[in-house]
Amino acid sequence: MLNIEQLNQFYGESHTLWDLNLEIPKGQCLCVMGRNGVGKTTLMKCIMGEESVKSGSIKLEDGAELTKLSIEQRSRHGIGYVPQGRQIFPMLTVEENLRTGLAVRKDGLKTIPERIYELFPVLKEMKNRRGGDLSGGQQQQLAIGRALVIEPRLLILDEPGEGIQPNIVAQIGEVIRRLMEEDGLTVILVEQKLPFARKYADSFAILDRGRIMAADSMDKLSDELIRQYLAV
Ligand SMILES: Nc1ncnc2c1ncn2[C@@H]1O[C@H](COP(=O)(O)OP(=O)(O)OP(=O)(O)O)[C@@H](O)[C@H]1O
Repeated sequence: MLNIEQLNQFYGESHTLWDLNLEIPKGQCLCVMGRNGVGKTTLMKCIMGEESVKSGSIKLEDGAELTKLSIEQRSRHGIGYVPQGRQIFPMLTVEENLRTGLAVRKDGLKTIPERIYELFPVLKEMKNRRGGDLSGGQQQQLAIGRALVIEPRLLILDEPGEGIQPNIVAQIGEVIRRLMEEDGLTVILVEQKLPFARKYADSFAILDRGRIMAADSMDKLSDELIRQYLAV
């Protein structure tokens, strides 16, 4: 579904991602893992177009070369992004936050798809409340709901469980699973929590200092890899 080849990225002089190769099959969830500062968020920003790459390619199954496209064009190709820290608009209502996603839809739809409210009933209950008045968990649901407004084929989630109470994290996990099963959604998940990663991801890729050290199906995530690259 997404194919990354020989990707290199720099922040100024600082070489951050090194010759990355990754393949994400359609309808599966890949978990990108690694300690703080190894380049996980940078990789997500490169896929989404928030950071430009020095060399390499990021191709969709339809042949589209993402590195040549703007952020908006990437959204139009069906890539939804839930950034680390959520980045919802605190002064806008829940509904207005969701509406910001409508602008990039090709079909000109003017109303929020009912499916979003079905997946996250709390967003319907709170649709007239300001984003900033929501709890952290509700804001994360809003951020995911907003990304789903474009009905993405690929959803990128950067640490969706960070700072959120466990029951909401579990609800978010179940929504991801439903979207994969019912809609064939492909997911890239950045996640440091092992139980969540193991429960929802089909495969993993471990980053260390900007390089992929291991990538395999989730059942191959060994204690040795965890000790070497993930344990703090
Ligand atoms: N805008 C930036 N300018 C310069 N350096 C940056 C910038 N953003 C990140 N970095 C550096 O790039 C490296 C990778 O950062 P990145 O945020 O991608 O890591 P990460 O694995 O997502 O970490 P975390 O788990 O803490 O979010 C780090 O050394 C970081 O300090």
